Amino acid sequence: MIDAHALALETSDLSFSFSKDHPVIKGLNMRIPKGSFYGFLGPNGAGKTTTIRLLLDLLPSSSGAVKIFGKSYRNDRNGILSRIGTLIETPSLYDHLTGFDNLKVTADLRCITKERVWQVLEMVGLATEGEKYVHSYSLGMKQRLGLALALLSSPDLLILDEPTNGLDPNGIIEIRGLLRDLNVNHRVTILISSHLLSEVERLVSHVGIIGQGKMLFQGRLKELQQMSREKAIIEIDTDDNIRALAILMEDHQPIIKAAQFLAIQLVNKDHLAQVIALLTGAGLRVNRAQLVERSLEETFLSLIKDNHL
Ligand SMILES: Nc1ncnc2c1ncn2[C@@H]1O[C@H](COP(=O)(O)OP(=O)(O)OP(=O)(O)O)[C@@H](O)[C@H]1O
Repeated sequence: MIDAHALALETSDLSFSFSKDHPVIKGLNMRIPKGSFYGFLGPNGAGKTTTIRLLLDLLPSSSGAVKIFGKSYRNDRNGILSRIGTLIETPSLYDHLTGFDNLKVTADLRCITKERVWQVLEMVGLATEGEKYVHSYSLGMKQRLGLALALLSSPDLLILDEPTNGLDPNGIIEIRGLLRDLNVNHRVTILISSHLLSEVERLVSHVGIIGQGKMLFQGRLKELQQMSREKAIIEIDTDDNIRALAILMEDHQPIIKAAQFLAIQLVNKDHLAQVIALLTGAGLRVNRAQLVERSLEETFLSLIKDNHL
């Protein structure tokens, strides 16, 4: 149980419908610890963008509550928004202005200094490109400028909706490096949404997996990794698989596949050795016996698939 004071963001039974009787977000309880890097994952249409819009008070929630740094929008909307930086898909930029001037427009509105504008340009690696017009920027540079915009007011919480969408591998690596630095060295709590676990796996400390508007898993990445390990299988091949299958069935082993080789659900850490001993004890020769762990991506996909059944 995480102490509520240690949470940057918390929702309680958050629900939302665009039209009557068609809920899109169904009783979401999000817990994002301060200082964490939270991957908000789910397939297309799962409800990530809608949730993010609810978190930013851009939609009226059907029911439930959002608390950011312990406060609700009803009591302290400006206070909350002043602590959040956002990047929702592609940033809105003025193509006919320079990178610097794009930031300056917002900086002037919020009484932020010119020095801070250069500072954030430096942070996102655009200081030397700051005087160039945005229409000459690559997609990756525009995305980094969008991030600079989100960072202008030194937010404590960054909310990013699929920020690497459409970027090439280099652009993705750049954004990843930048976000890791913000999280680790500048202590910014980050929520990043993605439909690909592999895209955020090396960044995040926590994950929330959403499917059809419901939270399917939430916790530390380590817990999801542990779940993957527990779903490991034993693959075994002997000189007589038909007999091996009969022996395993008689022993009530959890067999999940019997084809060119046999596959058994791993139940504990000694299981592999026990199965080998059982078969060799019955006079069979074990040609191959190995543990095959489920990849994290497979665990993610099976969580989503199970929810669709
Ligand atoms: N303005 C809208 N009016 C009606 N339905 C909508 C609207 N916006 C989204 N939806 C529906 O709400 C559901 C959730 O959509 P949402 O965009 O939040 O999903 P998502 O997880 O962000 O998907 P993606 O990864 O494709 O952006 C989908 O079924 C979508 O069709």
